[in-house]
Amino acid sequence: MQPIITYKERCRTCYSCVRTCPVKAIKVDGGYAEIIYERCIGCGNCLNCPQKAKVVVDRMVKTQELLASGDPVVAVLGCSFPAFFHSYTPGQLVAGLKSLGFHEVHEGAHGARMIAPHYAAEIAKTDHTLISTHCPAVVDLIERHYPKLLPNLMPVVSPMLAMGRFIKEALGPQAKVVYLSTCIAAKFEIQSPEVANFVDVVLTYGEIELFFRRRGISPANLTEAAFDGIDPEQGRMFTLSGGPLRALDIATDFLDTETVAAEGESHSLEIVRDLAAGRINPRYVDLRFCDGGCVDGPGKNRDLTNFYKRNLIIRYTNSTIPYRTAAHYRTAKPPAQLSQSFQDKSIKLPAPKPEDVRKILNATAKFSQGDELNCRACGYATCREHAVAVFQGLADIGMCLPYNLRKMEEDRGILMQKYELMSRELDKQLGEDMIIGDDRENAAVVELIRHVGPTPTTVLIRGETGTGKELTARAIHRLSTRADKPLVTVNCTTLADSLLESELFGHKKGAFTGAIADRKGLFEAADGGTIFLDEIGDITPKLQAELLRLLDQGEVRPVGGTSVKRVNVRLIAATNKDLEQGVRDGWFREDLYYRLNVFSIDLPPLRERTESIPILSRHFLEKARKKLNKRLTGIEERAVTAMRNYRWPGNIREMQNIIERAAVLSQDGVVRLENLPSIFREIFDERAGVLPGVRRTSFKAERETHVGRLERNLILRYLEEAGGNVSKAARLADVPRRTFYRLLEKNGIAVQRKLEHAFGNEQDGDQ
Ligand SMILES: Nc1ncnc2c1ncn2[C@@H]1O[C@H](COP(=O)(O)OP(=O)(O)OP(=O)(O)O)[C@@H](O)[C@H]1O
Repeated sequence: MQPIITYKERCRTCYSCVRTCPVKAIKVDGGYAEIIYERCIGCGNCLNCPQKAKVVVDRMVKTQELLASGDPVVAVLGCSFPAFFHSYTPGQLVAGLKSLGFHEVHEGAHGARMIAPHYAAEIAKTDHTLISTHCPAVVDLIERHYPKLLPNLMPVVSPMLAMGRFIKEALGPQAKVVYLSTCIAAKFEIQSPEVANFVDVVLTYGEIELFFRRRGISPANLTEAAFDGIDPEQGRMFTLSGGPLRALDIATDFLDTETVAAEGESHSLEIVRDLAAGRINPRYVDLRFCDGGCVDGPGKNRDLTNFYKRNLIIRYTNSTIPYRTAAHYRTAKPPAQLSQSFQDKSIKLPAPKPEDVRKILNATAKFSQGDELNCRACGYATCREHAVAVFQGLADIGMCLPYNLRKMEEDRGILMQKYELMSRELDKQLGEDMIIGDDRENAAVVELIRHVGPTPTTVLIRGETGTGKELTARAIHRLSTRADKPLVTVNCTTLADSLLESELFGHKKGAFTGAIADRKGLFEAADGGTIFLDEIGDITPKLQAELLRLLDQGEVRPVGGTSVKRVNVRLIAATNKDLEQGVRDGWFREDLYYRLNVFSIDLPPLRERTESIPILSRHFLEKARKKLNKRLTGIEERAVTAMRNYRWPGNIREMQNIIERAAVLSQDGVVRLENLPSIFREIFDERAGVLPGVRRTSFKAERETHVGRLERNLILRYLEEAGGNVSKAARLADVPRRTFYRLLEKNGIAVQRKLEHAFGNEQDGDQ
């Protein structure tokens, strides 16, 4: 198993690992970010995952198995250990490790002492740059990403491997070596068989602490024990900045350009790039990939600063450290074989051509330099880097946040439109599209529909909200010669202006950010049939001009396009706005007004056709019966009387909703006065002359009743004058819209529009 794994279910694709991985060894695929081990250098940056989706695989079980095997198991403490285990003495740490079952405890710094002469010899005999190989992340960086520098790697093993060889040569191959360190890259290093033969397990200091806790061992309470290996002396400096040079006996001074010693990701990468480019040419380069060197590796102690850790190590090197070097080491020589060769492990990723990158950028709506925000939300420094990664199979197009946000907004508009169409379709199915009414006005409207239906004439339907404008449009289409062709309905207020234009006329690829392909508009979709533009009074002047062109020439021009397309569409428009006033005030084009107002049908408000209330109420009860699947037998006469005396600001839609609500409340299958909102009861009582009873109460109560009624009638009058539009009514009444809504609520007046069902709901959709 690899030393770092990803818990897929925890990965929330925040791309923090993509952002921090210095060698782009993270691949985003199938909704989670995984490590590409062939590219990984084991630096452990991805372990800073905010969701803890990347974790180090626990090697404690393996260690426990070794300890239980009966073979001698030796713990080797990496040079940085004093900066981690600082709350007890080194001797107590040794005692703790022995309590866990380790046979011997060594300092890994002795490994640095052992390789020092080999470093010196190589530098003396080589005339090209040599790069240190004690940091496994640096070795991996060169083997996997800069193979050109392979001849420059110091052909000497790491201190860890030197220790492994030394211990196994002294104790025999049955001995096991467990190396303790802050280094995650070392866990990767022992995956190569060459190293695995000599170091069996690498544990982080954190894992050892956990081990102590699980076994109930508290080293601070133990009596000190002595180290078993060989005192490394100067080797202890190895972990500090500049320390390796001293530990490896390499003489240098600050102004020396022959020797370069650096630590940290950015310095290491810069130096390696400079070397690969031939910009610098020192004799020896000492690199450690982690900031602060080995004291600050991924398994570091997070509570302490680097300076403090440095002090701890210097204090440690200057202290007396208990040693009782075991007999078998006193005469032991460093292993004869401390050389190592390195391999080219790089994998070539395909290089995209400029047109490949452009294509990918276009797919995320980036058509010009200005569209490339380089926001880094995807984890890549630039949009181009992301596009290259997409080409190489490392990244997903869906990682681009600004593109996703725009797309979501666009999808939301389209979904709203679809939702509206579906809900109309449902209405149609339940109501069978019948125009109900036995009043004179209704008969006149039906007559007009019969006449205009079969012609190609443009029709303008006018009427307050909920009076049946869309129902009328459908009836006209049904009677036309186009009945077998589509009727496309567009609610001009649902979509944002820019979207509406592209919805209606279509757009060309690249016309605006988000236009990733050519798209047909609704006029083209309605070709041969009818388009119904509801709320035509709400469209912008620009759209009015386009519409006028279309009506005059029968051609649509997609947004961003230069050529036009001929379409054969019949237009039906509807509005509850006063277009004549619009022409006078300048917000509606006069020429368009005349093009639309060829044949106008005015739908009367329900309060002017109260004779139809009984038949309409029976019709809506039947609809409710089908929809609710409930036994409903009729409507009580008292309820019908009250409804005939109500003002119906929301017109027929309001009535339909009120009856459906009453049908839900009905307990015996009959819709009764009590099932209607309370206002109907008041209206009924008033008509039935119940007021004398009220008069028998106090003056205050009677006054409230009268004032209340007066207030209610006033509100209804304003609403009526405003054609059911609440904002307009509030303006007429000269009260803030919010106050007007409160008054509506207080007086139980329901103003309802499409998609709103709850009686007394204070929305009316107009803003
Ligand atoms: N004469 C009628 N007979 C039967 N049902 C009707 C009648 N008039 C309207 N309706 C019903 O009332 C509801 C509202 O009608 P419609 O959507 O056509 O009104 P509208 O005037 O287009 O409303 P808006 O101005 O809010 O868009 C629909 O369910 C419709 O079926």
